[in-house]
Amino acid sequence: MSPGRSGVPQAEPSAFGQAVLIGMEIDGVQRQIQHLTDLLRELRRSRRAWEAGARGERDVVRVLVGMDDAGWRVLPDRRWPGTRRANIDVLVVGPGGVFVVDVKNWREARVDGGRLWRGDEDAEDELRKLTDQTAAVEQVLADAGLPPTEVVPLLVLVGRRGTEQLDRVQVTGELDLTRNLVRRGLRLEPAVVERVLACLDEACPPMREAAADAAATAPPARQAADADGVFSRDELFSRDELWRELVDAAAREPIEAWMTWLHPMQARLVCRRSSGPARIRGAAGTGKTVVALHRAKYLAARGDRVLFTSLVRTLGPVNRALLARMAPEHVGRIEFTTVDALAVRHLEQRGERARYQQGIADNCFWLAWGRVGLPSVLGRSGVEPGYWRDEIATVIKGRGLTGFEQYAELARIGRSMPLQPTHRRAVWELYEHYERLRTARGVLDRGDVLLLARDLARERAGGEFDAVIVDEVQDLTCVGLQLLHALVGDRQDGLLVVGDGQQSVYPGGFTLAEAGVSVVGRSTVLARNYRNREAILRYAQQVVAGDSFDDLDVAGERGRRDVEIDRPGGEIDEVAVTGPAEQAAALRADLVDAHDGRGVRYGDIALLAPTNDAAARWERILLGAGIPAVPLSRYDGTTSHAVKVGTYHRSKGLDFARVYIPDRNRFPRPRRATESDDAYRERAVLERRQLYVALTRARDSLWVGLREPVGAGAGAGRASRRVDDKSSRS
Ligand SMILES: Nc1ncnc2c1ncn2[C@@H]1O[C@H](COP(=O)(O)OP(=O)(O)OP(=O)(O)O)[C@@H](O)[C@H]1O
Repeated sequence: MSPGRSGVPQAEPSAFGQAVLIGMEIDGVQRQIQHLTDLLRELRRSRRAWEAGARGERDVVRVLVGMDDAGWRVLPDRRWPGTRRANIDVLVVGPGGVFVVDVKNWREARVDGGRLWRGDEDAEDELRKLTDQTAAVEQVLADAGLPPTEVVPLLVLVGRRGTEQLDRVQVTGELDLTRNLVRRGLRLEPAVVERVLACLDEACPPMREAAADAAATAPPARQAADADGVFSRDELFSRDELWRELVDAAAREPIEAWMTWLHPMQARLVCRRSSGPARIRGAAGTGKTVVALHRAKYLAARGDRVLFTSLVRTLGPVNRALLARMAPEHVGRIEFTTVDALAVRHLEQRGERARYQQGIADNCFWLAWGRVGLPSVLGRSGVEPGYWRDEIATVIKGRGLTGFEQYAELARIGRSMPLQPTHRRAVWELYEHYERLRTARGVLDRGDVLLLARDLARERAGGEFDAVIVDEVQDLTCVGLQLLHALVGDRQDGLLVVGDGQQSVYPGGFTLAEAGVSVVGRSTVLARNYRNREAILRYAQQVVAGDSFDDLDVAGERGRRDVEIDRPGGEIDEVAVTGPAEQAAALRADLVDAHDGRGVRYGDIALLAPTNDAAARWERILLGAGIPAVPLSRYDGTTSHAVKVGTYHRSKGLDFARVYIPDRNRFPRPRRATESDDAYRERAVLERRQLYVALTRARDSLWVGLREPVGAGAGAGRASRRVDDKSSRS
C-alpha cells in the first residue's frame, strides 16, 4: 500500500497499471487513448489465456481490469458537503468523470411515466435528494474549475438491468453500472482526477474512519461495501463488462481537456445566476465560446429550452457536434441555428417565405443606384457603390431607422468615413428609391426579414425558448439582436451575449443600449488566451495594434490588448515569393512536409483566403497536387482527413493546429486609384480585423506567404524567415 497523491490510501497498482497511469500523466488526452488501446490489447491477450484456464493469467486480468488500474477511485460513505452528519453513499471519480452514486436495494422499484416508484409509492424525494447532493459536490468542484454539469447523479438499483434518464439523474440497474461509468468516454486526465480527489477529500471527508480504513486495506477488486452493506465493488464492476465498455470507450474520440476542466473563473460563469441579460467579452481565444457551450449545457440540464445562435452558418453544426460529445443526454434540448434561419422560420409561419428574394432586392439596389445614387454626391465620393448598399443594409435597416431625422444625427458606429449633411441626404434618397422599387416588386431583403421577425417576436413576447445564447454578437445587426432579445426579454438567465468587437468582420455596428439590452453589473471580460501559442498571438496582434475598436457599448478600445498567454512557443514561417505559381509550389511543398515529415494531420490544417474565389482556387491547387482538401463551408465539426480551405470570414470561431495564409501582404487590398483617403482608411481597418481573425485561428504554427515584386527581397527565388515568440514581440 502507498498513500495516493490525494491523501487517500490506495492499493498499489500493478506494474502494468503503473505504467499506464504514468504514461497518461505525461501525455495529453490523445495519448491516453493510445495507452488504453495498449491496455486493451494486453487484456485481449490475457483474456484468451484466462479463458484457456490458466489461473495465474486470470489473476492478472482481475488486477488489470480492477478500477484502480484503469484510473478510477471509489470513495464510499462520504460527507455530504455543507452538512454535518448527512452522507453520500459513494463518490466515483475516474477518466469518465465524477459520479455521485446512491444505491437502492429495493424489491419493487420501477420507472413509470417519467417518475421513479417504489411499489406504489412515488420515490421522487430520493431523486431530489441525489440531485441536491450532486449540486453540493458541483459547488465544491466548480471552485476548482470543473464545469457544473460534469458531475453525474447515478441512482443504482441493485440486481437490475437497464438505464433511464429522469431529468438530471441516471437511474441504472446495477448490472449496467459499468456501462454508465465509461460510456462518456475519456473526460478527465489522471492529473485532473487527482485534483478532483484532493478537493473531495477536503470537502467530503469519510464519514466513518473505520469504514475508510477498511476500504483502504481491502484488495483492489474486492473493496468496500456501501453504507448499508448492500453490495460489494466486485459485484458492481463486473470485470467482463468493464472490459467490454473500455473497448467501446477506446473506440471513441478523446475529448478536449476544456470540456471537462475550465479555469475556475470560467466555471463560475457557467452557473452564475443572472437577474437579466448578461455579457461575456474578451479577445480572441479566451474561451468565450467554451463558456457559452457549458452554459448552454448547464441550462439544458436543468430543463431550460436553449437557443444557441450566431451569424455564421458553419458554427452551428460545429458547436452542436462539440456539445453532443460533451453532453449527449442534453444536446436535444438545445437548438443550434443562425439568426437569419430563425428569422426565416418566423416568415414561414406567416406564410411569406416566398417573398424573401435577396437576388431581386439586389437588382433593385443597382437600379436605384443607377438612377439616384450615381448622379448624386455619392457617385463622386471615392467609394464603391457597395459601400452605400452596406450603409442601407447595416446602418439604416440594420439599426431599424424609420425617418431621415434619425439618420441625420446618427453616430455611424463602425463606419469612420465622415459624411456631410448632403451625403446623408443623398443616402436617404437612395434608400427611399430602393425601398420603392423593392416594395413595387413585392419582395423582402434580409433586413426586412429580420425586422418582421423581431416585430412578431415582440408581439408574442416569448414562449419558444427559456434562454438564448448569442455567440459572435458583434457581427449581428442591431435588429438581429433585438429579435433574439424579444424571444426571452429581460428574464432571469434569459439572454447571454458573447463576442469581441475586435473580431467584427462586417461593416457597421451598434450599441447594446440602442438595442434595448442592458447588461450593467452582468458583464465579464475573459483575458487569458488558451488557443494561440505566444508567437502566433503576438504576430496577429501586430496587425491590429494600431486600430482602436468599438465593442458594442464600449467605445474606443485600444488595439493592443493585455492578454495573458497560456501556451508559450509557436512557429511562423514567412515565405517570400515573386509570383503565384511559385507561391503555390512553396505552399504545396510545405503542406506535404508538415504532414509527412512533421506529423501534422491534414484534418487539423486550414488554408484561409480573403474571398470565395481565392479559396476555391486554392482548393483546386491542393486537389490537383493530390492533397486532400474540403471547403470550410462544408465543415460540420466531425473529424475529416482533409485540409479545410475557406475564407477569413468562414473561419470565425474555429481553431486549427496549423494555418496557411497566402498573399498575406496583399491584404488589406491596396488602395484603388479612385478611392478617397477616408474610404481607404475605413476599409483597411475592417480588412485588418478580418486578417486578425484568420491569423488567430492557428493554435501552434502559421505559414504566411508574402508576394514581393521581382527584384525586391526575394529576388528570383524564395526567401523564408522563421518568426519565433521573441522576434514577434516587437
Ligand atoms: N480552460 C481552458 N483550458 C484549456 N483550453 C481552453 C480553456 N478554455 C478554452 N480553451 C481552448 O481555447 C481555445 C479557444 O477557446 P474559444 O474558442 O472558446 O475562445 P473564444 O474566446 O470563443 O475565441 P474566438 O473569439 O477567437 O473565437 C479552444 O481551443 C478551447 O478548446
